[in-house]
Amino acid sequence: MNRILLRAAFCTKVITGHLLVTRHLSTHKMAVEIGKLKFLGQEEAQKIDEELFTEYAFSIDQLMELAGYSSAVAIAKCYPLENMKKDNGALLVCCGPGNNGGDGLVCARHLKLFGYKPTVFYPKVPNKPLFQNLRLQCERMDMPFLSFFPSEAHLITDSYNLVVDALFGFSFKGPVRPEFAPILETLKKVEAPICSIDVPSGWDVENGDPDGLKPEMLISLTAPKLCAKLFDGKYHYLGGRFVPRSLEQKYELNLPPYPSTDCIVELKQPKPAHLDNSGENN
Ligand SMILES: NC(=O)C1=CN([C@@H]2O[C@H](COP(=O)(O)OP(=O)(O)OC[C@H]3O[C@@H](n4cnc5c(N)ncnc54)[C@H](OP(=O)(O)O)[C@@H]3O)[C@@H](O)[C@H]2O)[C@H](O)CC1
Ligand SMILES: [K+]
Repeated sequence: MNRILLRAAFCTKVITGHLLVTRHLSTHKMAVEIGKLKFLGQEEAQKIDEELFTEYAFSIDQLMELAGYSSAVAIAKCYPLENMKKDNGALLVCCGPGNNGGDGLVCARHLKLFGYKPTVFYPKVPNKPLFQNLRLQCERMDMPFLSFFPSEAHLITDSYNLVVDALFGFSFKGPVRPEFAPILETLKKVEAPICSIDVPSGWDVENGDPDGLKPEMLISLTAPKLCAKLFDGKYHYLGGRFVPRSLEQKYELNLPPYPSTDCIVELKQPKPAHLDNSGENN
């Protein structure tokens, strides 16, 4: 009798174990529903950013490293190197003149370490040590820097497996200035996937831009911005796992749980109302 009980106990354990693993795996794979996740306005995003530096004494270097790293991890997860058909993982990282551009440089560096072949376009380097150092780190890792932006979108489509858009983040205030307008116009015509860091560049941070960039991937940092409600690409991830609980509670961010020790969590959101004809959203 004991032998049967023992066997039964063993089998139950195995089944339970299996269910737990499956549940864990499915949880791990399963994107989290948006639920009550807060989408931030431009001013609120800037205020939270400011508080992280003042109240919580984070340095921009620290947060930029975590933001850029989580962006690289999300990109590598959705666009595995082995699936890339062009030139062993060639990709283009477009970096703007602010901290979004800094995230892009950090992202490029980690993608390089993951085995991808980033090329960087960084037309306007702020005269600050942080950005000059980030640029130098990329140069020292043999990353080429484009001295001009290809005017023909097909040149980008033909040469790169994907484009990382780190031109503008939550401080963008349109319309885009002449020095960046042609870059965004060309990127709109690129047929390779575009992965936008924090905000699709050129979009109004709150209202989006129906005629703007159409990224396939968005990596929201800290919490998604209001314009992310209009994002209808394939992959939406949350990264920047650096928000202290007290700050999350103060702004009622209702952040989703990150799986285990992951630095990113996939967000599944209902289709934007203007694209959803199922009636569910309305
Ligand atoms: N807490 C966080 O979530 C963190 C986010 N990070 C990243 O930082 C950006 C926000 O960075 P910020 O420097 O505030 O702003 P942007 O990078 O979005 O852009 C500012 C630069 O863009 C110029 N700008 C603004 N509007 C235009 C326009 N219409 N045309 C051309 N250029 C424009 C602006 O120029 P100014 O002359 O106005 O100053 C700036 O040069 C966030 O999105 C995240 O990606 C941090 O890395 C870490 C913490
Ligand atoms: K961006």
